[in-house]
Amino acid sequence: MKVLKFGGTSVGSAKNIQQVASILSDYQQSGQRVAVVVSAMSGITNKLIEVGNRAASGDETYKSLLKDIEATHLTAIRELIEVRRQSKTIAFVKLLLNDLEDILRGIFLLRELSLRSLDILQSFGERLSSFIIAEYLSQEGVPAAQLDARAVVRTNSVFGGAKVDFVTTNSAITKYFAENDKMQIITGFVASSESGETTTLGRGGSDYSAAIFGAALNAKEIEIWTDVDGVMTTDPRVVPTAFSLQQLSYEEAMEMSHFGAKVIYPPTLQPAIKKNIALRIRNTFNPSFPGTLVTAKSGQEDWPVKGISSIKEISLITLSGSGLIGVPGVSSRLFGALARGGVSMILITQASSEHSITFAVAPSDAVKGKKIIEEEFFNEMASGKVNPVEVEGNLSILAIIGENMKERPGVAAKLFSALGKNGVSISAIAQGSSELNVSVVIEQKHLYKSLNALHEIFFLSDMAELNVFMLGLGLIGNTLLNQMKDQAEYLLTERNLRLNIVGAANSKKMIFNETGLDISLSKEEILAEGEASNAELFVEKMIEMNLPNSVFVDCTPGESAVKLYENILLNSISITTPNKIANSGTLEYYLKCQAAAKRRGVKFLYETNVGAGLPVIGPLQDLRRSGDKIIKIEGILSGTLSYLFNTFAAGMKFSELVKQAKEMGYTEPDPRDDLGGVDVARKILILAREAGYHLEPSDVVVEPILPQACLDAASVDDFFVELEKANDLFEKQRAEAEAEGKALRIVATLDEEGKAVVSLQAVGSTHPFYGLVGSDNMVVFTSRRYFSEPLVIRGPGAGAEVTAAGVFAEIITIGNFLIN
Ligand SMILES: NC(=O)c1ccc[n+]([C@@H]2O[C@H](COP(=O)([O-])OP(=O)(O)OC[C@H]3O[C@@H](n4cnc5c(N)ncnc54)[C@H](O)[C@@H]3O)[C@@H](O)[C@H]2O)c1
Ligand SMILES: N[C@@H](CCO)C(=O)O
Ligand code: NA
Repeated sequence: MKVLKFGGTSVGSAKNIQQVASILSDYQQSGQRVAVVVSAMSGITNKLIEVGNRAASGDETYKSLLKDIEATHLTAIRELIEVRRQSKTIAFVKLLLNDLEDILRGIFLLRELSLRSLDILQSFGERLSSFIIAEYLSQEGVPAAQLDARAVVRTNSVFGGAKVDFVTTNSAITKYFAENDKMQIITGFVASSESGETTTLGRGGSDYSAAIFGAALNAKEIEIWTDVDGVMTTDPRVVPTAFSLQQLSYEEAMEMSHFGAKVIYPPTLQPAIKKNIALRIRNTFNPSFPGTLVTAKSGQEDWPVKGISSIKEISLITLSGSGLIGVPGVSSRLFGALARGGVSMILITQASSEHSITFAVAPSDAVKGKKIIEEEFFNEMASGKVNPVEVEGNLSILAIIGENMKERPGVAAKLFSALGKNGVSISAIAQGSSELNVSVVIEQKHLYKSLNALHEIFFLSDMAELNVFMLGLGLIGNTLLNQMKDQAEYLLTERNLRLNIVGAANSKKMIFNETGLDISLSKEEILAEGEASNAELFVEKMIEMNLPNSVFVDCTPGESAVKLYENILLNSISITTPNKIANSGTLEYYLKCQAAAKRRGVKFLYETNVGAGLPVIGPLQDLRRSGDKIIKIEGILSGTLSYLFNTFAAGMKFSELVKQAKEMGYTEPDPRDDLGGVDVARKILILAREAGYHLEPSDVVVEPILPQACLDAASVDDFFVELEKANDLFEKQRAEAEAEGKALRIVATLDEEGKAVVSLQAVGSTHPFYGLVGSDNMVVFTSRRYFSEPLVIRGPGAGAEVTAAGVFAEIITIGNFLIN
């Protein structure tokens, strides 16, 4: 024997009842005996309470509400029952409804609605639904009969939540089922007292009925049929990747339901749990889903965490002071007073110093709770032994639940590290020694992000998702986008990493999509539906979205986004950028960004600031971290200048070469940044800072390379006009160097005194800089360890592909950091 229970939604309309009937018909055909407990049609119980309240307050509109209740049932009958059988069914229902009307008239005349009358009123919901379902089943060839549970379930006379007399009830049920072999469609929730009065079983009543029948009948299993696919790992409305659990234990189910997973309410299932009867949560609207099995065992041993639950709104109350230390009875007084005042505590923590006790309550209890404590500890507060009560609001509780975390190290560490990396600070922690649940209190605004991050860490270990915000879709940004497009499939299948571009913008338009933009489109198509953009708006929106595992990628030139880095980092969003401005602006801002990243434990990466994709900054940081001391840095740090002077030969026009370099993607958006030495100055400044020298931009000496007129030109086009006039000058310098067997190079140096200089030098044929080709950069580190033979890094130091690839690599680095 199995007991099946169908909730209100499952029997909420003719169509749904047909669905239920088809499930029951399958059972009948399989020859398996089932007893079926049903709820009232959805919404009916509330309407019955409302109609009673209206009648009791003398509100005549109770009559129209009654008509409404009647119509719901009659409509269902007309849709379900064949015309020739309708009159019998309707006649029965009309009789019931007439009774209901009489009772309501009584309530209306007496202006009184007792708990006893309320129980009678409510019983009509299940009495009507069970009758209609039984009739429909019989018509469809499934021999079925209504069982009004008042005939067998005996309770005391506490109306509104009566206590079951199990001895009488169990024998009545077994007797009844021994004598009736049709499929019984049982009214959930209702029962009767010894004197035959109608009673109800309180909250979760139909589940309770199912448990009572299941226990009495020694059922093999109780199936709770609802409208979702069983118990899920977490709330699917908050975490779209939530999925259904195969199995969990009674205790786990209890913990989950306590924290708001509303599928079952285990306290009502106690009679069945006591007898170790398996529960299975199934979906009426998806019968092929095999259900979530709930038994004494947790199952799925390799899952330390089975679910993540939360309570969205709570307040924390803290009682503290020296008067609490080592004084027995303080907590008893505290909890006693709160209990007397009807304030329920959701979570409690006390550190072993005993200096403070913190507990969580529903926000609606916060003010009351504070007042109760102030009264209870009035004397201690007056004498200063106890501090004023602290109340904090806008908080949430989040809990990981699972029996298998018992004695398994590292589970809590995972919880805390995931929250930490996402910039979520924890206000309070509680874990019972049963190790079934670790609860943390966090700011409410981080709940969404936290649930998603934790779900990923605990349930999608083979799949991680990185949320990428891309500002700037010019040469570098667009190249990066294309690289990500090409690589997306590989990352997903081979590295289990999904790159979600959740925001993208250029200087005109920006667009956001929490589930990820379609990057198979061109950037124009991606931005087509976008709104007006600027860096501030973009960052504001990004922070507001507060997504887990977020990365900000700044591929803009200039300062507008750079100003926002500190705030971005302080909001726990990691950054990778080829933009050099933040690190080569004021020392104060450079240090601020470094500090913000450190403080929040997020990444601020900018390897492409020097040498584009070449590893320069990383190795330099490694040298310093491992205790080496940098003595000297020499470098060809401009891809553009390298290209120009490597290619410049007799008969060429210098200005034409600059145009080529621009076309090849080597130059800055304004090539004067390269030719004027500004770009190289920025790079040597960044290297100097990474080497430990606190330099300001003005400390870098740049020997002039370009004539003043070029620098003064109003636009990039005007600049090229001026540059043409300087062609002869460059040719003269080149020819002079060539005559001496030398080549021109713009060299940046940092010496041991921390002096940084950028200058045009003619280097001889034995010098390492002499033989460079193309856009090659070369950086030479002389350090204590690399002393007689310096460390040399050489390779293409500019260009869209190599730069974008460097940024891409950093995105993956950040992903690995966040997700593991
Ligand atoms: N070219 C290289 O080899 C190289 C190497 C290393 C670093 N970089 C750096 O890469 C960055 C990007 O260079 P690029 O050549 O792609 O520039 P670009 O001019 O081609 O593109 C810049 C993009 O940023 C957008 N933008 C500018 N200001 C914006 C704002 N305030 N808000 C939103 N979007 C804005 C523009 O619309 C455009 O989409 C620069 O900081 C540059 O120094 C380039
Ligand atoms: N414009 C830069 C790009 C690389 O930072 C260069 O030419 O080196
Ligand atoms: Na680099």
